[in-house]
Amino acid sequence: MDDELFPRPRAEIAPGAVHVPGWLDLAAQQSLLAACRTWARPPGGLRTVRMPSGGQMSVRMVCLGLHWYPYGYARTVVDGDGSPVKPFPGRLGRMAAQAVRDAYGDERAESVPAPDAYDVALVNYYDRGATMGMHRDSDEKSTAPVVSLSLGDSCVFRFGNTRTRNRPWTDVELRSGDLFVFGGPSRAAFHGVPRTHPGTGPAALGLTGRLNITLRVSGW
Ligand SMILES: O=C(O)CCC(=O)C(=O)O
Ligand SMILES: [Fe+2]
Repeated sequence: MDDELFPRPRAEIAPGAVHVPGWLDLAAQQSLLAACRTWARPPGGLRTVRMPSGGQMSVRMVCLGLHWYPYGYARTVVDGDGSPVKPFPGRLGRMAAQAVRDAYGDERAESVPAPDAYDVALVNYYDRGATMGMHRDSDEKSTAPVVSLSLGDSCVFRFGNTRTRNRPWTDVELRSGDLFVFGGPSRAAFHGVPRTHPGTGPAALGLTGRLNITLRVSGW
């Protein structure tokens, strides 16, 4: 943010895992939030995800492009109202490619997928108390970097290792407007959100809770 006394630097948390604080300015966050509100509406809107184990995720989710369910992708909301999944907007694909370019810099330009390669968005809504356990994003058939954008309340984003869901890990604070990209050797790293900080989002955004949007290349 412009008014930050000590600007937060871009940081490579692990090889291929890069945090870019403040990547989206307030206007871009507002525009993305307005779009999320539209996507969240039925049919095929925000839903509670039930796990095969019988539990349910505390985040609520809506998908664009392809519908993610535990554990795979489908063209309709197979575990919800059955409607077709909403289209993946081209502008999100262009944002994703730009995000990877900005995170990786020119020296890794060859690892930036084409803007039309990105075809899936998972939009997660964290109400007060919602968390996400340590997991890998492993249902994609592509190894292209995952692009994560955060809006609203800040959170603890736990970025672990590729072998186990346990330590070593690094806790990163993700705030509204932050970008996090994980690809290359970190594409299959375990990660999760052990907590959010309710009430910490920018007042001018007008969002209660936290939204996270991951942009992915499905390879499906
Ligand atoms: O909310 C976040 O920052 C992470 C979301 C995530 O890991 C996922 O959607 O797979
Ligand atoms: Fe994930």
